[in-house]
Amino acid sequence: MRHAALIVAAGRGARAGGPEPKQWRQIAGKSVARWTLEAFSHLDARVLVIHPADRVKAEAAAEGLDVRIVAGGPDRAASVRNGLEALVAVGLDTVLIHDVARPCVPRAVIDGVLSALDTGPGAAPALPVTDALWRVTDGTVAGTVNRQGLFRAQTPQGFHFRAILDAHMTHPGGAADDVEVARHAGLSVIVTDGCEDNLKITAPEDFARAERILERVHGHQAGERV
Ligand SMILES: Nc1ccn([C@@H]2O[C@H](COP(=O)(O)OP(=O)(O)OP(=O)(O)O)[C@@H](O)[C@H]2O)c(=O)n1
Ligand SMILES: C[C@](O)(CO)[C@H](O)COP(=O)(O)O
Repeated sequence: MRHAALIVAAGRGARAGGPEPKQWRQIAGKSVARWTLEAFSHLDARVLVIHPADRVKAEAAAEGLDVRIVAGGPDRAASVRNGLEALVAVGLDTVLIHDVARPCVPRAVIDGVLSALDTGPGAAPALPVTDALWRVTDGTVAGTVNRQGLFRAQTPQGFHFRAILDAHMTHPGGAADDVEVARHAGLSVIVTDGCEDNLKITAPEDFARAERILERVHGHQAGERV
């Protein structure tokens, strides 16, 4: 079986702020994108989907790794589609679609998705909602939402390659994630174990949390050149 990672990295990181998009920020001695690419270095192929303005930074992040770099689109789904089209010639069985903004993804989460793809066309990690859920209007609780059966989706979201390619080609666009695209095409998606370490760097405070996780797991001191 041939597996590839499709890393979506064409966003601008507006919510994270800072002088550059979050995926190029250095944490624990490497860029966010470098950590993410290295998490998938054991797969057969990798594609990094970037904003065209970021090519120099992307090439630096991919240095020494076998990574295809392609231009993204106006939203996440369009970027995924561009990445899938770039992988058609590779001859893949599966593809794992992952946010570059999740650099702490544990190997066990990746392996769980790969294993589940032996039994179905789609698999994705998630964590059950464990807090009460409110609907809020103007800063006031306007209602409560039953959390039963609700999960917090993570990535990588994995699929049989041809199935997700066809699903994206027939989807109208704008999906929040690839499970939404897959289900629109009638594909079943197995839920695998997520991990609290697999956070998506979204807000400014997420960088420090991600750095602590990376230092704990990889043993680097912050800022150490590696
Ligand atoms: N046109 C886009 C928009 C987003 N993404 C990617 O989709 C992932 C999840 O999106 P998000 O966390 O929202 O990243 P940004 O869009 O960069 O963040 P923001 O919404 O704060 O600008 C990120 O890895 C981001 O790079 C992408 O590849 N192409
Ligand atoms: C794909 C995702 O990470 C699953 O939780 C999430 O939908 C990305 O959301 P964002 O607003 O594009 O960061």
